[in-house]
Amino acid sequence: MPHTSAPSASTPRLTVRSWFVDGLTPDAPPPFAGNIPTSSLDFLTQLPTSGFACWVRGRSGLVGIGRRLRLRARGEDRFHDLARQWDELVAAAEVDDRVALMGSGLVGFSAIAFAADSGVDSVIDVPEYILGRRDGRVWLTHVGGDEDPTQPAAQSDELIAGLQLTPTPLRDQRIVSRAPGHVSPERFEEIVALAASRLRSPEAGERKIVLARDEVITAEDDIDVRTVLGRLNAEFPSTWTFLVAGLVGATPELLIGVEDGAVHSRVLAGTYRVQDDPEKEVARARAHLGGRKDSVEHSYAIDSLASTLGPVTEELHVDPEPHLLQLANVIHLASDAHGRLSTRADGSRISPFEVAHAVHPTAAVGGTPRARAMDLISQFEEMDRGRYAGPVGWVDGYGNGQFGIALRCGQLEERNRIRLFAGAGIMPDSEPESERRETDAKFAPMRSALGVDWSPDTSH
Ligand SMILES: C=C(O[C@@H]1C=C(C(=O)O)C=C[C@H]1O)C(=O)O
Repeated sequence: MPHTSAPSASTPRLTVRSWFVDGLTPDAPPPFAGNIPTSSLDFLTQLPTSGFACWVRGRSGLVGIGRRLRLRARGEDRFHDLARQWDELVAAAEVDDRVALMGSGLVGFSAIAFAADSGVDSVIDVPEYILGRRDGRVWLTHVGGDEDPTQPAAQSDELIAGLQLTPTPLRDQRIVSRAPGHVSPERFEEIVALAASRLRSPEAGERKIVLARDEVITAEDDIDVRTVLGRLNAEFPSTWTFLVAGLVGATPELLIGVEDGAVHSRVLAGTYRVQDDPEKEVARARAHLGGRKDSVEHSYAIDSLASTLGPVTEELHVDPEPHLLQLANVIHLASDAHGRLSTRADGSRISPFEVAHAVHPTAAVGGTPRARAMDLISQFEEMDRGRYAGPVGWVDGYGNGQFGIALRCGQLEERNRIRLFAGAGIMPDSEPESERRETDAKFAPMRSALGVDWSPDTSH
């Protein structure tokens, strides 16, 4: 559906300025005085302990500081509603972008609920400041509100000074409890058994469904998300580390990236649990993932991606064979897809929200066929997934954006409490205990980044 970009009377007129900060003079305010923090840890210590957003992979990405505004949507139309509100905001903004890279100018961080009937808002957060880093260049964006007409004239140094970054050491929280959430491990095994037997029944119309469970980690005092992000970034360098509206994690799966008209996606399905050392277990993982269950499961994910990306892309190319994606805790079957964003007959561009909407939920987090799997999830899973397994990422004002699938993550519910989520693809021959162990392996990154003292059960 094409979006009109005419701003409504209530749309704020943001004043946006982006400029490179990697060549600043020594008299610029810290931390930009000629030496940008060079390590991610160095930079994390500059951030406030809360009130920021992040989308970082390795040394590149975007960090938002403060919040200028939040756009919200719910229900079936949440993707369209967010896209419309975003387009209006972009159309009304006054932008002075001296950087002109993907992710410069106006940027919003977004996290979208998995299910249309979720009681949780889908959001776009627009920060006051955005720090970007890409291809070795570093830039800063300031987003001023329409209440402050003096902003356009402000000097870069004044804007930077307004950031008021005061380094505080990263803290470690003391974890006091790890408790089952709405779906306990025992209940998870029961619903996996029920789902698998349903998939085996001759009249079943579904071939695969993804079921998840949750657990609640409570700390003695505030959780320092900077520490969590720093550990995830260091331990899982190939993942996208994110923090949007309290949803924090490190996903290995890119739902869609739209960059300069190019669309790409990384789909995962099929999981081997690492017992000790992923390097030494590659051959075993290859043998395990070459089995029928995982290769069929993977082919469902590819088919669903190709058929849903098809209508919004041209020249779509999907890897002919999956490759192994090796992480510290699991090894996945992975396939990459590339294409070009289609152009509409009326010349308007397709927004990253629409591309995300087209492919969400993939068979990797929903199932096959999609609509029936979603019905079964709401029937079997006794919880609201919230933003877990939904799209999480960023968009800019030029039609670029990246959305990962929010996996290996948790939602902060209180300053000292976080709900973690993990799921697994259920096939007719799934074994409940093995699927439960797979979810434990998928909880592991967040548990260890939070400092939960817990040794995983590594037996297969
Ligand atoms: C559902 C999750 O992971 C998904 C399910 C996978 C599987 O079943 O093999 C693999 C990767 C993800 O697409 C999760 O991490 O919570």
